Amino acid sequence: MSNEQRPVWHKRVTEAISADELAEREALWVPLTEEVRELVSTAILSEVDEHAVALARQHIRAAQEILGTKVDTGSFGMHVNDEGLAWNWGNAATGQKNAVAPPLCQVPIADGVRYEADFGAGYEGPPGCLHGGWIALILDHASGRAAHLEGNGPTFTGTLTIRYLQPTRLGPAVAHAWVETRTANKFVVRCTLSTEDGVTAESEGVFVLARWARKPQED
Ligand SMILES: CCCCCCCC/C=C\CCCCCCCC(=O)SCCNC(=O)CCNC(=O)[C@H](O)C(C)(C)COP(=O)(O)OP(=O)(O)OC[C@H]1O[C@@H](n2cnc3c(N)ncnc32)[C@H](O)[C@@H]1OP(=O)(O)O
Repeated sequence: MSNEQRPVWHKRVTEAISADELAEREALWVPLTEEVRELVSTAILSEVDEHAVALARQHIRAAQEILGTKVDTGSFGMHVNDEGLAWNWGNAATGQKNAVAPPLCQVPIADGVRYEADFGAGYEGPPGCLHGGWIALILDHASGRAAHLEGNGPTFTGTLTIRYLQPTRLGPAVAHAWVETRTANKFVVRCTLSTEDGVTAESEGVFVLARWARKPQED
């Protein structure tokens, strides 16, 4: 239980669904997300003629109509079941249903959090390199995840300071985040982003377990 009411913007949907059914649902939607992500990349790089573009648009509109016959409104939010499972598949960094999210893959490690990804054409900023905004998102998310795991609750980015050390070439990259110091509700987290060129960006962030999400004894 938290000290205060959840804020009004905190969309929470309770569903009667078992863990097995949820896994089946995930297996249904993740391939669609991957295909939409691939579509974005292919559209950027495609050099087909005007007839092919027109035909592709017809197919995309048809898919849009099919998916649009039954939709929720607003955002995906946080879905929960009564077994304590929670899934936020719309999340802009790692959402299973969000093709805008980069293809981050979390790899278990002993010291903090590690994400791996292969960044393609859809993430370009400087020609051939990863956009600085995406770099910020990755550092932010990996750091927030490290704080979340250690603090066992939703931590918000209070302050994030990034040093862009050298251009991050598109292709494989690894983020590593770890909690450096903590108090009951505040975590100082460091994170690096590396490619085959070495560390390309590093950050230090303060992540805060929001007042409304704290357990009463932690206040
Ligand atoms: C929501 C639930 C979601 C559930 C998710 C579950 C699944 C998880 C899955 C995967 C992990 C997710 C990983 C996500 C990673 C991405 C995170 C983001 O991008 S978050 C979006 C951007 N950030 C905001 O929008 C914050 C907006 N600001 C606020 O909401 C508040 O200002 C907040 C929470 C930051 C602080 O408010 P207060 O009222 O709770 O904090 P007070 O009690 O005043 O302070 C506590 C301590 O923190 C320091 N503090 C407060 N604000 C600070 C700040 N901005 N910077 C540095 N320190 C700050 C204070 O000085 C105090 O420190 P002293 O304990 O005295 O040492």
